[in-house]
Amino acid sequence: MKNSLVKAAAAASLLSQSRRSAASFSPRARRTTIATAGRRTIVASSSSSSSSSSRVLPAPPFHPLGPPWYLSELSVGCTTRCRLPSTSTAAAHPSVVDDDYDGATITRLSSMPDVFLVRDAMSSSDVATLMDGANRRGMKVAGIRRGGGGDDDENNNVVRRGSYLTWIDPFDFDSSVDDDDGGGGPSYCGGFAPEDDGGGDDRGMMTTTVPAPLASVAWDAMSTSRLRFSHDAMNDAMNDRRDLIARAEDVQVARYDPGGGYDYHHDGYGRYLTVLTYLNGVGGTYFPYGDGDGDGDDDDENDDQADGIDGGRGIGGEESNRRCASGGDDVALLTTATSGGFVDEKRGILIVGKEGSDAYTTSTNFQSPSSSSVDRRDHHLAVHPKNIVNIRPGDAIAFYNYDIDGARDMRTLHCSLTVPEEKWIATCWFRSEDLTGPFGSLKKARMMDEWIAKTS
Ligand SMILES: O=C(O)CCC(=O)C(=O)O
Ligand SMILES: [Fe+2]
Repeated sequence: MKNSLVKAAAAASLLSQSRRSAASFSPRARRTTIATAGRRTIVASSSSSSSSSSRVLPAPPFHPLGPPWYLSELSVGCTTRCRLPSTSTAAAHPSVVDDDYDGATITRLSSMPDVFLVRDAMSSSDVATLMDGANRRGMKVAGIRRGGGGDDDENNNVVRRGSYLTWIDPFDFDSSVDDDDGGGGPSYCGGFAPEDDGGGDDRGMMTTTVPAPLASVAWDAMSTSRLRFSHDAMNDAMNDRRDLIARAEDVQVARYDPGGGYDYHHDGYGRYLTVLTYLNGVGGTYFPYGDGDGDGDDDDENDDQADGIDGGRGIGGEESNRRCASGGDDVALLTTATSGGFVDEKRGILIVGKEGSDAYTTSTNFQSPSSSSVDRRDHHLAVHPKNIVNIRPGDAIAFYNYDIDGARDMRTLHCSLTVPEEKWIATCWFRSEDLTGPFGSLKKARMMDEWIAKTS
């Protein structure tokens, strides 16, 4: 675990560097370099041949709730990667140096909505720790209901089934899982444990609750935004420890039994960014509006620039978007959008793991009674093979749920198809006070206040 803590800290540190300096994200295997020149974006691409082509794309408008610049300007199918800490960072924080850690890579899967694949987001040790922590904590049945339907009848508006979950809260010291090594302190999810962690009062406080590469996505998203967070003071307090993320909800660990699933939904609740990690390598997440044309592999000829960037398709028009964004029914939008919302022959993005895509050719999407009127819920059956994204344990997807006006972007609708085998995921949501009011849970807010008062 120690090693993964070091890795997590290293990556967190380097990613906070990336926030400060464009140079900290390096071009990678695809050798795509992006630079901004005035209001235009120049994308230079070079492949195996020595020649390179350059072309100019219009700069996307600044989206305070969207991806950071280095991701927003990444074309579908293109990949960037996290870099190791700069020498000065390493010198300042010798404990974060880990020669083995090569960071995560981030590939754009879809442009409208913004969906990314984060490869190797979590080390296998982080994954094991999370699953073990969740098991020891105990998982409860997840029974989310649409429309607050009455009794516990399984058929009453349940949109999630065969699913169990728990939340990992680094601020909840009482329910900390003891480390076998006697180190004390919670160490979930690659959290950064203080070197001198002897179980003192501050153990676990202000720890990173998400593995560093995931944190980086969120961190950069936050750093480029104009969002206000509920705790400006906390921001100040965090200034000296930029490698720590504390603006996320607790991490949710969920397990699906074989046959479990989760109906179409928008993550809502002001969760402008979702980072979902596949812990045991079973996928099944489907985005019916995902417009990608790549499969996440760097070497795919057809993953080349710009397809999907300016597809120009609508999702049922401004009006329906507004209506649903202001509390309408997700499924109603899905129905509306199907009339013109799909890119021909693409039909969304399907995430598949070790279970293989065949597992979903006979599987139907979970169908809750409230959405049975949707006649195209088996769209995943028509997903273009190029839009089937293969994940491995520890890979994550990150998607941005709100549009530029702060309305829910219904194109991020997604579901977990009925899974053929046990599936484990960990999800971290990032919220904006502008969307929700005070950030995170009241309990966390209170504890942050206390921590700030104690340390300032
Ligand atoms: O299990 C999945 O693939 C999706 C989970 C999800 O959408 C959620 O927890 O909000
Ligand atoms: Fe979701």
